[in-house]
Amino acid sequence: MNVCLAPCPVVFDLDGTLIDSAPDIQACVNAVLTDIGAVPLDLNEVRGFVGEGVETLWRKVVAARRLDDARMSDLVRAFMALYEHAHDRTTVFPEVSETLETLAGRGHPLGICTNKPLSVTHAALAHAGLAHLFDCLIGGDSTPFRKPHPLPLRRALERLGADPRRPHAIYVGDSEFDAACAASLGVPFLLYAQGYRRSGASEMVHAAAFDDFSHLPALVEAHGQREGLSAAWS
Ligand SMILES: O=C(O)COP(=O)(O)O
Ligand SMILES: [Mg+2]
Repeated sequence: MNVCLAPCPVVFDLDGTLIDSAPDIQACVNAVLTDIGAVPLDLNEVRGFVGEGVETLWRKVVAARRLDDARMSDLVRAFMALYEHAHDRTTVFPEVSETLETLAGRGHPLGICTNKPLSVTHAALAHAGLAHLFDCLIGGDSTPFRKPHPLPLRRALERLGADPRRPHAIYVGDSEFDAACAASLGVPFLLYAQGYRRSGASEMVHAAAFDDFSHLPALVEAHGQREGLSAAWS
């Protein structure tokens, strides 16, 4: 085992991991759907559609409401105009702020790797009062690929100073897309089990799962010591 000398970078997913943003996403989607006379989505439908970025969210909405595919780009444009300003229904999950402060105080470089567009990510973190805690933000439009492709997480880790040949780091997220991109980089994945995942935890590769953010610092110390190696880094 490779014992680390410096606190390892810890990268976080955003929606369903640090913030419960589904109510705001639902409100924006439903404003657009109502405008065109379509039936609104309930909150569980929205939770099930979040995690692969805005385009995929809308592909799923269009399929669920049997809308014409040709309307996609107009619908996405109308949604984005609302999404950047939609914060009032979003909450930070319990103990998130305190836990991030603890990790930062211990010297862990912190980053975000989300499929949410970068401009919306900036706005959401600022509104949640969390922006100052992160050294690096990677959004769904920051690289040519979105999760589960490993490139966004790889970029975040590089920016936080992880050694590409030896990615000594942790990724914390809520979805199968997060688990998959961590696995392809050989980075231990810590699963927040109260988020928006569709699969059972047992179907996802993870080093540990947790329900309470106050347990995270101990998990980071336990799993951040491990060395991961993967072809994706070579
Ligand atoms: O799907 C999105 O837009 C964002 O989801 P994520 O923060 O869980 O990556
Ligand atoms: Mg998520």
